[in-house]
Amino acid sequence: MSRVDLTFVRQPAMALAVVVVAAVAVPQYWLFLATSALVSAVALLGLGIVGRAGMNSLCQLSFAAVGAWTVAQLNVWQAPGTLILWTIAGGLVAMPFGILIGLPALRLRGVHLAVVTLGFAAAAAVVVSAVNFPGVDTYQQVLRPEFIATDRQYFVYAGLLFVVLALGVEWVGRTRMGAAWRAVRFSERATAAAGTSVARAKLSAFALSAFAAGLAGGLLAGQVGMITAQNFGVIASLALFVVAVMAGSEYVFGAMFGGFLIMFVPEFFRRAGISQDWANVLFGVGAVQALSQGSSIMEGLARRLRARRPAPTPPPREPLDGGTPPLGTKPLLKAEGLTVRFGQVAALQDVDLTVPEGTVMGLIGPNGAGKSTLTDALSGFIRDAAGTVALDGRSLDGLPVHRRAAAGLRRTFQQDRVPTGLTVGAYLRFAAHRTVTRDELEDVRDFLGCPPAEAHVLDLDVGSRRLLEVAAAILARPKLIVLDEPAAGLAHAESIALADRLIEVPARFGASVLLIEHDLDMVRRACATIVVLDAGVVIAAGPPAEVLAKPEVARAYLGDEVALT
Ligand SMILES: Nc1ncnc2c1ncn2[C@@H]1O[C@H](COP(=O)(O)OP(=O)(O)OP(=O)(O)O)[C@@H](O)[C@H]1O
Repeated sequence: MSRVDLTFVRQPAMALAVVVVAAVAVPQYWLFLATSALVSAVALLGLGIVGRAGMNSLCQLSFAAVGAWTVAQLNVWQAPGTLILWTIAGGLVAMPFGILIGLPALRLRGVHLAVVTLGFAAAAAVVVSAVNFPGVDTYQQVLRPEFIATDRQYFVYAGLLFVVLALGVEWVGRTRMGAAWRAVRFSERATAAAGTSVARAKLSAFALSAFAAGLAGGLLAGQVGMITAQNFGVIASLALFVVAVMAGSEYVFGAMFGGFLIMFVPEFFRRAGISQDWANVLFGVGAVQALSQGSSIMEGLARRLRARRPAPTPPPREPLDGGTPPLGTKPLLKAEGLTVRFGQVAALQDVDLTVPEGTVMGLIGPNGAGKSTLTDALSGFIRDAAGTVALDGRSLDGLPVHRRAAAGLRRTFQQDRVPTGLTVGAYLRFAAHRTVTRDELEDVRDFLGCPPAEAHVLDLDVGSRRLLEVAAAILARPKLIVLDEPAAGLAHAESIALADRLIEVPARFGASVLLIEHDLDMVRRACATIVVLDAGVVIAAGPPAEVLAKPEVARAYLGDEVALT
């Protein structure tokens, strides 16, 4: 029987406990500040979503202003649904703004994206201070329903809203969309190669982040009754970002702790007779410290907890007699006239390649021969490659990477591209890009000797990560898998064991394999036929023993450390 994974409930449940205790224990005097802390925590939770996807947003309070504006307008109209529905509407109205600001993120990264979001924050601040919020001119307070009329009741309401949002964020974090955010942060190329649209992953993160900010704005409108532009200034947005970096708002407790810091540290300074502005200086120092250590406060704590966990020992991967490499039948992949130039370098020159169905075919060649370029051209990473590529009779020309993956062409990478923020099971499910049963997952995991599904990718050795990438490609059930040096990081015996398993892939999983490798023992073991590239040109093709005996192949390798004996 499959077990339901409820680990996503853990942090929101603990947050609920904190809210319940605080609702009873916080004295009346501190309730207003405590509610403000929860409002900031809601906005921080949203920042954590774009943070999960590796992006920076400095305009979170601009989205909050949209939410607050919506609530104020619905209040003026006395729209049905009371403050609670108005707040949700505020979140929804903020979402398209999030997508709009997310659009530059499709091309920009790091500091460039930060500058764009800062520009938006500045522009939004000018707009909201030039035009009054609805109801301000007529002194119309945002009305709260009776059951959340008192400060304590409103605190509980804000706390519950935070917990429900946290539950939603944690749940989405466990879905394919959440895995896509982590994957995009780690490698956009690998995310696309796993069949996931990088654009959709980024835009969904921005949209949900803006939704959370919109909720925070609506919550604030209900708390203070009458909102002004000062609530949404650029400096306040910057402070929120800085605290998110310091506390770690990707974690529910990081968001909660951040909200507490934003509200209570300035208050502490005020009581000590020091300017509250010093709080921002303190936050800045904290963020610099977090960036230089490479982890926020919550990430540091999580690392310490992880360090107590024993690292999973990779299962033994013994060579087994996988039989003879299968010879293919009809053509599956057909590439014709592939040509790629990098300036003066002709990386591929008029390359024709046919991979038959039901086979494991090798692609070898000395360093710089053009093997990775060919993989990139086939999988769609080089959009301006000349020539044509067809898979199973269907043209892939002009299709972006994720569409080629969906059409049945999967690839792996020379460098480790398995996102560290996931468990083995979560990664396999994400990269499979289809619904897989637990049995299917266990079958493929076992077949390749990958660590258990509960193990964290972060705890794995390089060899296990390479195998995990191969397992994910198999689990996707593509027509063709292009493996770019899958044995890099594996011991020789493990490479041979992998070769034994690859031989079984066509019959067992219905996928042909194009194996790019420098380990010629592995190639001889796994492949029925091989193709040799040299200086971007195919110089030989046929059965391994025959091809490797050719003098022109030996010449291509001369000077290279790979021996052909
Ligand atoms: N982005 C790039 N810009 C300029 N030149 C490039 C680029 N990528 C590859 N090249 C050049 O194209 C040629 C083919 O490189 P490629 O990486 O495809 O070879 P390879 O056979 O995969 O080598 P290796 O076995 O070392 O991975 C090389 O001369 C390389 O220097």
